[in-house]
Amino acid sequence: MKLNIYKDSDAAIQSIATYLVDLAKKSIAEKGRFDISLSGGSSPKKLYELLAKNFASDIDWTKVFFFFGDERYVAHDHPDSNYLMATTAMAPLNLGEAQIFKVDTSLDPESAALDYEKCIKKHFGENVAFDLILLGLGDDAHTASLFPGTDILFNDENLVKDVYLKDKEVYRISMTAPLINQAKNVAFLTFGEGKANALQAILEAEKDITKYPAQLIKPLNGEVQWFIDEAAASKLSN
Ligand SMILES: O=C1O[C@H](COP(=O)(O)O)[C@@H](O)[C@H](O)[C@H]1O
Repeated sequence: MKLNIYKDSDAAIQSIATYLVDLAKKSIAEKGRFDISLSGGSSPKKLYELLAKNFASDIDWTKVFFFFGDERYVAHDHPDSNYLMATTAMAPLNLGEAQIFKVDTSLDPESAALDYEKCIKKHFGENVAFDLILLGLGDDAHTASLFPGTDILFNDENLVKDVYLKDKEVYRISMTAPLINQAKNVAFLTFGEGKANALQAILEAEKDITKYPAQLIKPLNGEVQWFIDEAAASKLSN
């Protein structure tokens, strides 16, 4: 695990963009493509915009394949859609339809999860290992849509599963921890004072995955890097 702490979120985003592009170059050179899973929520939008603005000519973007670690169970043109956020932010890259694997939210939640799992398996074949999975961290210590107290935390049968969030009264579709843990690289983006307690718990509290789901993320053969700002790091002990 590597902890990268920056003065502010802009510096962290600049650094993760370079890290991502370097991984993409390496992966394209080695296997001809780069398979990445995007995170949703509030933190990554600026990263996607920066990639489109400053890194458009650094790699061959036609060789990059995008998936989503989780998706809101809403239509693709709904303001809460992670797909809409990411594709709008990266529009200047002119990505092809076939490069972006979206969750089919026209299906019922369970079928949408099964369908996405099938789609991932078809893309990868035997060895389902993303080159990079980007993740965020919620102030309640969730990551992807692995929320505290939900059944999906204990699911080791599916790669993707639907999850109902009782307090929000919504469904989401999420990669499960076993799938995320098959990744070659996992990078968390975590900014702001509001995330400081959650980050401290994930990295320093005793293991309690029901309470702190992001503690589940420990790739079997991959590396985890955190890109955080000083505000998010403010409660860490050292
Ligand atoms: O990994 C993820 O984390 C976020 C929490 O991040 P935030 O930036 O919105 O606080 C989560 O909700 C998101 O969907 C997910 O991909």
